Amino acid sequence: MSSVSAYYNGKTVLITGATGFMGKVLVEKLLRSSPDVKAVYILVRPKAGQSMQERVANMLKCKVFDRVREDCPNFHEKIKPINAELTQPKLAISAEDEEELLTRVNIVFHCAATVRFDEPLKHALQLNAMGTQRLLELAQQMQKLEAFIHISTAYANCVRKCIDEIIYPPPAEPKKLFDLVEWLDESIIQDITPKLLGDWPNTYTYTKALSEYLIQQEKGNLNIAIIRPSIVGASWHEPFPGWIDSFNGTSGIFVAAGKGILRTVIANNEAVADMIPVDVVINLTLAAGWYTAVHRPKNMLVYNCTTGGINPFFWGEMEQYVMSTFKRNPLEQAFRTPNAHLTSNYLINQYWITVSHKAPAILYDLYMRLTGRKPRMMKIINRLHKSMMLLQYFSTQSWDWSSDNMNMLMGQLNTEDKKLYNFDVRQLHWSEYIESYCLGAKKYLLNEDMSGIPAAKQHLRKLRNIRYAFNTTLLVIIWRIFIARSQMARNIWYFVPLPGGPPIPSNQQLWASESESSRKIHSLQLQPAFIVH
Ligand SMILES: CCCCCCCCCCCCCCCC(=O)SCCNC(=O)CCNC(=O)[C@H](O)C(C)(C)COP(=O)(O)OP(=O)(O)OC[C@H]1O[C@@H](n2cnc3c(N)ncnc32)[C@H](O)[C@@H]1OP(=O)(O)O
Ligand SMILES: NC(=O)C1=CN([C@@H]2O[C@H](COP(=O)(O)OP(=O)(O)OC[C@H]3O[C@@H](n4cnc5c(N)ncnc54)[C@H](OP(=O)(O)O)[C@@H]3O)[C@@H](O)[C@H]2O)C=CC1
Repeated sequence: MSSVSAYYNGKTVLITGATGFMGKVLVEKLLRSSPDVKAVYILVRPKAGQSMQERVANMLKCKVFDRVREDCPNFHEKIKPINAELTQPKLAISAEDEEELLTRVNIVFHCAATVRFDEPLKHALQLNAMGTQRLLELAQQMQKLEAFIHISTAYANCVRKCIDEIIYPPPAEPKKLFDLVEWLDESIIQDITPKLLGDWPNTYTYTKALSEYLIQQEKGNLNIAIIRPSIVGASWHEPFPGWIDSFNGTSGIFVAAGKGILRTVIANNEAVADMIPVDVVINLTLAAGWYTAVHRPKNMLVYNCTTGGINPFFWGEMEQYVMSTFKRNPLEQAFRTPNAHLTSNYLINQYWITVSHKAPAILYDLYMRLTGRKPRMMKIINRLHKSMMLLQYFSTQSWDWSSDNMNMLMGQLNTEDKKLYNFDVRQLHWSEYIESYCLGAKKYLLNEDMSGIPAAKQHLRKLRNIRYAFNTTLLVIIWRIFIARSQMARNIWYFVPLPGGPPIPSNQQLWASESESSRKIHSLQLQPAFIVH
């Protein structure tokens, strides 16, 4: 008998960030593995002209719920949306809704956050740190609360190389910062942000570090656990292999490489690519919720949810697997044939950016203009460069995370739970996983049908022929310019034993080529066979 799924049956759960990538997988797994869960409250804000109800209705249509829809057709009845905005005082929850939450909720999963690396500090603080503090205040008043699970990131303490499952001192005193951003002008905050961040690479990891510390300071008597996933990738098995609906982390990079737009990436081939499938994170999160509520550990447990120390995988291997998958299963309407390479050399990267990113984009945009269409490739390339700049901090270094608590938790699960909530990443076969991830990106992120693969392959053949024709023409043009100006080039050409090319000259001929008259004769002889006049 599964203890974890039995625990959630009959319980009332509150989830923040349920409309996000990980939140949806959490809601799905919870409803599918514990069909008798009493209610799942989700905090949702209205967004982009859609009301909270419309957003939830759209969310439930999402493919990720297909499996639970089949198993429990009425699963949506368990979901209770609550209008909320985490950056507002009291989370902007109505008094009536608040009362309902305070009297019913048994477990809180806090997933909501801004994960943007370039988020202005004020907003990142308001959401990731102050939002967490407000949710904690609400949780303190919940009468039946058994556990509060906070999703952090393995990179919250990325200024350290070895990261244990403990809370480290924060980069700054959170409350002082809150005061500061409250009265300082937005533009001044922007100006002093680099100083405040110090060694932290972005506002995301900085505010996540602050929120971990805040939780430790203000947890009171609450039973809390913190989950720290590394780079969350597509699902390994559940609800479908390769399920993904976010361009964040590595997914956008895979797509850009598969489309042939991204050709060069700053990364260290030998650095650990610490990726973790989303279903593994969610299984660990649910198991940690159960353990925290039932076993009530004396100290707050932090779970580093990473793969590097257990089943390491490297950026160099990732490049190979991604490229090999997209060559065998191309994306539709690729810009060029997929051919991305990693380099840790800044100058080499700049060279390839110029030759393989910017030059083709300029030519393509010129072609679009000439054919009366809107140029767009340079815009895409600039956006890609911006995101690569922000990601390279993570692709050029390795970190060591201890995973004792993850191992301890695995040891606490019974045999059935070990299967139902599998987070044993030793079983992860990276080449298979990356293939399924890339195919998942094709299917679920880009909505491409697998039946379109023959046409996509045909398109790649067309691109290859265009490339051959373009390269040949370019060679001929360069050669003509060179030949016309350089005696040395003509002499070198003389030694190229091309079939049907000029005969290898004798020494006499070479000496003779010094004279003006023979130079003319040679330049006629030297025309490569393939130049069409
Ligand atoms: C061969 C391969 C080897 C791989 C070799 C190394 C890879 C090396 C990876 C390291 C990975 C570390 C990961 C750290 C570990 C965490 O903690 S992971 C979670 C952390 N968060 C993130 O990854 C978020 C990073 N993203 C951002 O900060 C912002 O999206 C960016 C990159 C600054 C771009 O901002 P922006 O230009 O304002 O664009 P934004 O509005 O965000 O997006 C516009 C559109 O482009 C899409 N998009 C966003 N990003 C991308 C993207 N990268 N590509 C394509 N589309 C994208 C969006 O979905 C959006 O679509 P719509 O909604 O408009 O339909
Ligand atoms: N993805 C990754 O690789 C990693 C993620 N994590 C952590 O996991 C958690 C989930 O990440 P992920 O699912 O990828 O992120 P997403 O960006 O996909 O989802 C973020 C969620 O937070 C909600 N949210 C954002 N702002 C507010 C707000 N002001 N009020 C209420 N809700 C809000 C979003 O709602 P809305 O739909 O309204 O925008 C969305 O549901 C985060 O805490 C993140 O730090 C940790 C490590 C890696």
